[in-house]
Amino acid sequence: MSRDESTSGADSEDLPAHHQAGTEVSTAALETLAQSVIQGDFAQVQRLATSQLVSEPDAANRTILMLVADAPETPIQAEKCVMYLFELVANQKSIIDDSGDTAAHLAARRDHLRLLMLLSFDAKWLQNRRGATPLMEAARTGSWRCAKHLLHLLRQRQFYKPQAGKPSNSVRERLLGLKDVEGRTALDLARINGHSELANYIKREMRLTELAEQGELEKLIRAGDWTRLRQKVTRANCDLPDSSGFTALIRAAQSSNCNDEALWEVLVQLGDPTCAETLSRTCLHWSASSGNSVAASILLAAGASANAREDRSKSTPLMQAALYAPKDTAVQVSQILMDAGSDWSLKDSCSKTALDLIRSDGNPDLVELLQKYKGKKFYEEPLKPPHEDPPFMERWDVGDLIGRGGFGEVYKVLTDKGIQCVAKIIKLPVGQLTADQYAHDRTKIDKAVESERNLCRLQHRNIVRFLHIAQTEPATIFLFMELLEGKTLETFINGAPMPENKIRDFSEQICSALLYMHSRRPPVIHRDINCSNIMVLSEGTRIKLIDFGLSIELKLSVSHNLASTQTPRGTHNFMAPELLGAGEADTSPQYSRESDIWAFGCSVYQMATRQRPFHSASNLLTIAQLIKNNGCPKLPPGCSKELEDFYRSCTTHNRSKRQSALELMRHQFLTGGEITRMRLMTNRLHRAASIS
Ligand SMILES: Nc1ncnc2c1ncn2[C@@H]1O[C@H](COP(=O)(O)OP(=O)(O)OP(=O)(O)O)[C@@H](O)[C@H]1O
Repeated sequence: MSRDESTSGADSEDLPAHHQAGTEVSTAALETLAQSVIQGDFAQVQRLATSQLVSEPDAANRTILMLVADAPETPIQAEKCVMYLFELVANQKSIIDDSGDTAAHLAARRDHLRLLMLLSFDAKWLQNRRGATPLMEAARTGSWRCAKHLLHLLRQRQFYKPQAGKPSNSVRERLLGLKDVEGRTALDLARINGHSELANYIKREMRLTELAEQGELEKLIRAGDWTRLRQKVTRANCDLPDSSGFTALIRAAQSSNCNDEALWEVLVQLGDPTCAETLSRTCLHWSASSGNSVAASILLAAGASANAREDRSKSTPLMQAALYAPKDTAVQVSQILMDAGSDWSLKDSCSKTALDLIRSDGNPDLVELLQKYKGKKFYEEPLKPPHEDPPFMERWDVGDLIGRGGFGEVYKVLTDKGIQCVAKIIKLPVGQLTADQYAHDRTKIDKAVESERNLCRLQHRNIVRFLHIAQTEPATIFLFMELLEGKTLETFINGAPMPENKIRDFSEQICSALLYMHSRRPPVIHRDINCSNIMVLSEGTRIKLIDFGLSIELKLSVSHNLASTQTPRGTHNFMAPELLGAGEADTSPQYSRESDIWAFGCSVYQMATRQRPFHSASNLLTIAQLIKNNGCPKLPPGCSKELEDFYRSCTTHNRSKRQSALELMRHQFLTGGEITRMRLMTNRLHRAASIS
């Protein structure tokens, strides 16, 4: 397609263009560079990126941005990597690939918010060969995050001038009304493809007459009622703007007290972490102003840009922290922004950097933090990588045995970096295999290890920190983890009966970890949730998930060859009905988010009864039969109706009707109901007693 043939929704000079023959770059070099960006490895990007690699497409007309856009997810550090690409080649053309898509189309289709967020406004409204804009792509594929981001961009003051409650702006109307070659708008595409909730959302944005009154959510935020806020917030109401564009999400970010991590995880799942009010100050600007570092780090992880700029003043979140954050939190929130790649050298419309903006009576610690960067060039400075180096340089000493599992043993380890941690040593039984079988399995083992490396990227307070995976021999794998002091939930439960508020607390923590894992792209599935894979830390209040099903995956990679070994599985009593019986017709069990939720429900049962479900069943077949006939066993009398319903919601037989971690986080058992009220009353009584 020539430049003249292309269509553009936005009034852009940068229309899509096929690249000219003779400028091809090496596909391999481009892919290696793209991988470094996708992994957020800034040092590697600096080494590899050249202006030719950044400006020219490969033989399939794919540019570096397209390759990155097509990845499902990137870490926070990818922002500085992408900004560096923009720095190398200022005016990157919106080249189209062989299918006629720009990077924005690919990102919208993949729901890759971080990349889409960083592209220019014009690049976000171009039409591809089929006449589709990125919004249409997001509507067609049900990509909520990107759809919301694109729709919310049109709430900026330049597009959105509400007159008697009605927004009026011809550019806005034109962009939302664009049609593809078959005459379908984004709204039509959402409808046709069965995304009716998204279609309603688009329709509402087209009218945007339904401004939020100082409604229920704002009242809850003002009252600091985070539990009820979590219960009441929905995908439809959390980004509803008032006449100045303030949404519940922005109001929550404005509040320094709104620092409940579990709540923020829910908020960023439902809402748009890039949303801005009409003056283009984003949620992140506001969390920086209020010094709310919990909100800032969760917003950044979800796709907010550390370098988003306010339209007129050009203020960044770091400048907002420098200007307004309270003294006791300013350094922390600024450090979070800097670690996420916030450019300290950016200047506002009055040519002032964040450091210049600190008032003379301002925070000396913040001055000290920013002074360190004074005169330093942003792109010449390293960025903390998303995952740490291995905990050792060359060797480690294996200490005491802590536990033993099916294929693995867990030891305390002291490394030559002086780090005390834990190594789970998994030795796969490949001794009995023929040479052919061994060669076949070796490839599968290597693949399984490779695919599990992303465990080391997980960072959540209720998940053990995985430090490194080393394959010392083809069938010997060392999984390094932080050392946890405590006992398994299984042992904890055996020690004493658990009151319902304890079950609630632990369930909330497990559910929060599941929400975090399940909403990663691609989702991380635990595959072996049960009470012996949940550690209760020594103080008895915090739990962490351990032993992700790496060993299950590894066992699966060798088991088909081992006639004597039964197909390896997670703990049978916790296996979802759809997994029982899988493997019979030479198929591997398909672990899924839903099978994790079932297993979580079984852990809830064990917390409530101190017994595993189906504890008297002697084999898998009996368990499958029992589930088929009666479903999961009932909870004993005396449990609250909220707990019963919560447990039932996790153990719904039909996998597609089972609740997700997000829905469970908003369930009455975790957010309201009898026990929570009792807990709140007890807390109040305790507080009253301590005051008197
Ligand atoms: N990071 C850790 N810190 C402290 N103790 C740990 C840690 N990880 C595991 N353990 C201990 O080691 C025991 C066995 O570990 P793990 O849960 O990995 O094995 P398993 O589930 O029994 O085995 P497998 O999954 O290989 O069948 C645990 O029950 C726990 O007590």
